[in-house]
Amino acid sequence: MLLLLPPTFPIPMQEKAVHPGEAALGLRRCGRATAMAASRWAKQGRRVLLAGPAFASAPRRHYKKKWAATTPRISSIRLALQIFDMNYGAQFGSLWPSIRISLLSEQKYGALVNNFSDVLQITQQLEDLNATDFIWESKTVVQEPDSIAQLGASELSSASETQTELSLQQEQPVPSLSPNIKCYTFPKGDISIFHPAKPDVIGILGYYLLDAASILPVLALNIQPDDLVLDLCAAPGGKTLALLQTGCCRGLAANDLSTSRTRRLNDILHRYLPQELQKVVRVTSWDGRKWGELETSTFDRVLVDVPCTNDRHSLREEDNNIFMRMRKGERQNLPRLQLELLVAGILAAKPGGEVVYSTCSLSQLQNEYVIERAVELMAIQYQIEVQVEDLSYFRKLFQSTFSFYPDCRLGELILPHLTANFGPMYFCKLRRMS
Ligand SMILES: C[S@@+](CC[C@H](N)C(=O)[O-])C[C@H]1O[C@@H](n2cnc3c(N)ncnc32)[C@H](O)[C@@H]1O
Repeated sequence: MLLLLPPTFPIPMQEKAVHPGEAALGLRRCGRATAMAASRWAKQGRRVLLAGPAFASAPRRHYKKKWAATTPRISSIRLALQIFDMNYGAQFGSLWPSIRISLLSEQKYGALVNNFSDVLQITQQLEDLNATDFIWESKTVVQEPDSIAQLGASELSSASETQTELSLQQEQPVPSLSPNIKCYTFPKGDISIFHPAKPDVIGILGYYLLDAASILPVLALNIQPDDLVLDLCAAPGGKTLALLQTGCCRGLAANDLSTSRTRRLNDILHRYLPQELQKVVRVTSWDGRKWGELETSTFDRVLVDVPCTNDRHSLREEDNNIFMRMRKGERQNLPRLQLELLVAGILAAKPGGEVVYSTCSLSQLQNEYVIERAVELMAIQYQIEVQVEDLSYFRKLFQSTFSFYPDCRLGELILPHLTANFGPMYFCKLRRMS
């Protein structure tokens, strides 16, 4: 039995106020939570009355000050922050304090327009809020004429007006981006928020709120008309939805190991897509690591958006946090799982096919290291050559919306910044050569 007493309460014989270590030890048999509570209260100088058989035989004195059970447990969020301070402090140097405070501040969202709803009404509604389509805006920076040919019909007229101006500004040809995707954001420094979308007359939602940086891996995938696409870790489905907005997928396999998350994915597809388009998507719940054996050399494009430390989430939510003690093994195993998923994704791509790997972590071990190991492994184990494609033009195209880390060697990394609090988002593009 455990009682919390006021400081002046008289304590009867055989029942006593205890040292924190004693409280924890005596009460361990009563259950861990009770022992922890007793220990915590005793440490705070509150008096704890312990009674009953569980405490009867507890030793009374001479405890080591640092008894393992009495070491204060730190929350998963705090542990995550400690680990980030140690690792990212070394990795990013003087940039870390700014990234840190941004990660701890309110995240910014983007509104991915649902092309299967009333687009004109939705875009007008978003523009009335003073939000702009950052993808459309990038086309006024530098654009290859070819990619203008891929725009949706509604955009063609305005695109041709700007084409002359664009060719004048053009310095180097810029590879094309996945077409037709529209994502609205508020300008840098504007911290307004979007309200959740409401269903239109036929019950379809007009936009999907997500971290706007997560559109970049989809743009990098550069979906072309009639492509067969695999989204290996798809749930809850923000990127799947973006892939479908291109209107180019001949078929889309959307997979996620977690059945509960796959249900969320199905729910999103129902809320955003007309029925006939839902048939284009094949939803499965398989272990993505096996995909290379299941459907090898099949897809034109593969998105491998792997599970990761999800840095922003890990500093916000205790619930299901990857830094929970009981998930330590899982956390340490992440780079291996990520590597296996990426290798499976490359094997599932056709020779000549393109694969984009992405995480929402700043960790080098989960980002560039995984890419390096995958390229090596593909060569040694499968005699398949894989080339890393240059995505540095993304910095130029999207510099007015996102803050890019300038020192990535293989992919691109979006850094959270107080004026543009998106990301983190790492993405790297690979081409299977043989
Ligand atoms: C970063 S999330 C994907 C987010 C999703 N692409 C989106 O944009 O909404 C990573 C996902 O990988 C899934 N996952 C974990 N291990 C997997 C595996 N072995 N095979 C397939 N999916 C896996 C998780 O359930 C999780 O939903």
